[in-house]
Amino acid sequence: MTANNSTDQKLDKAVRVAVLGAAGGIGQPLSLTLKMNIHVKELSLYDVSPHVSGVAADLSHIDTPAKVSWHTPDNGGLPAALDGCDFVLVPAGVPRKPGMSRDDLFKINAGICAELASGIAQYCPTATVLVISNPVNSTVPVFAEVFKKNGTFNPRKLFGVTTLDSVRADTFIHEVMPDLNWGLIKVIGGHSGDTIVPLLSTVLGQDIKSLSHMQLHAINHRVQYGGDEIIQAKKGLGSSTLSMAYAAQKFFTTVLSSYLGLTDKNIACTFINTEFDNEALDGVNELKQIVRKLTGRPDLDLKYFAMPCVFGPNGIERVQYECLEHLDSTEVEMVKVCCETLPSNYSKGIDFVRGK
Ligand SMILES: NC(=O)C1=CN([C@@H]2O[C@H](COP(=O)(O)OP(=O)(O)OC[C@H]3O[C@@H](n4cnc5c(N)ncnc54)[C@H](O)[C@@H]3O)[C@@H](O)[C@H]2O)C=CC1
Ligand SMILES: O=C([O-])CC(=O)C(=O)O
Repeated sequence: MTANNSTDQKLDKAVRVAVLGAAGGIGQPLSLTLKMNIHVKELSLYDVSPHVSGVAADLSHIDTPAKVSWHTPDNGGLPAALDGCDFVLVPAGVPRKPGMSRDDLFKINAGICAELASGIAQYCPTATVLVISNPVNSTVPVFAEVFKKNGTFNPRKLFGVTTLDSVRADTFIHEVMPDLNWGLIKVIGGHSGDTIVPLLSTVLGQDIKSLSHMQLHAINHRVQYGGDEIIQAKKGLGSSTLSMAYAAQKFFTTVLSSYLGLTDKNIACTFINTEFDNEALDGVNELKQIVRKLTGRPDLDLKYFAMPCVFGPNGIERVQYECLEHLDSTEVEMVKVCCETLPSNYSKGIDFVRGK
């Protein structure tokens, strides 16, 4: 691969990335996108499945700088996979089959996530961690609690990947409004059914009135339940993998370019821990106050929430709470419904690690 001077400079800034669950439906195409990223100098693929060696061999023939390695519990294990990693992407765990909820995955995936989180805390404690494994509303708290136990938790660097919801919102709105700019729709709350809250009004403004109530409801519903559409179409052979890999690389690129200082003021929605005050995460106090006001629940304990965030070299720089200041009445209702379910989802992850 040839590189001009400015590319050379950027290549000086390159990272080591691990994918945990790299042999899976998401892991494989996601690893492909990472191998294609010139800012990835080392790509470490980990899976409990021995097929990961073949995935690594296949990717290693691609003519990009990233050096690919593979690891299983019998080949170096988590210590070798995670050593020196700047980023860890986690699509490990079981996917849904028709008729299952994301919550049904918790029993198996919580244990997998706890084990992987413990490895990260030990072998790359300062890494930025992107959690894809479902149910995101509960697995992100599993990671956070394990990191807290190990004294390595940093709320600026732990993200639940909810980008697929924004990608879907953008795609579905364009089916009825093809002239809109792309990539602007924010989706907040959580990543499961009616905890998913698309904020269409913030982008559409007055144009929202050109959509009927039924059209708006249909788009919101399709974003909330888009995952089921894929599961049905795949007829028992898994859930979204290709669109998820696309979404994860999109989010990773935003976080990475901020981390490397290649571009500034990068914004993306992600599921974050909101327990700590503004000193840990700027804008988080305002977020909690506004949600409490919107839901009419002054005592609402909001420990996790997906929000648009501004990223910088150290992870999240600021939570964009302002997006909550001008919601329309449909969106306020959706936030209320979200906040009825979300606390039990995140508490499940917290309790799992605390052994309740
Ligand atoms: N955040 C989101 O928007 C989305 C999340 N997902 C979730 O991502 C997860 C993965 O989905 P797929 O790739 O389709 O599943 P998959 O079954 O195709 O792949 C999962 C991989 O994880 C590996 N694995 C299992 N236990 C492991 C462990 N302890 N350590 C390392 N690897 C382990 C498996 O061997 C397998 O290769 C599921 O939980 C799914 O629900 C899926 C789509 C969207
Ligand atoms: O629906 C699922 O289980 C996978 C997922 O999270 C999505 O496609 O949004």
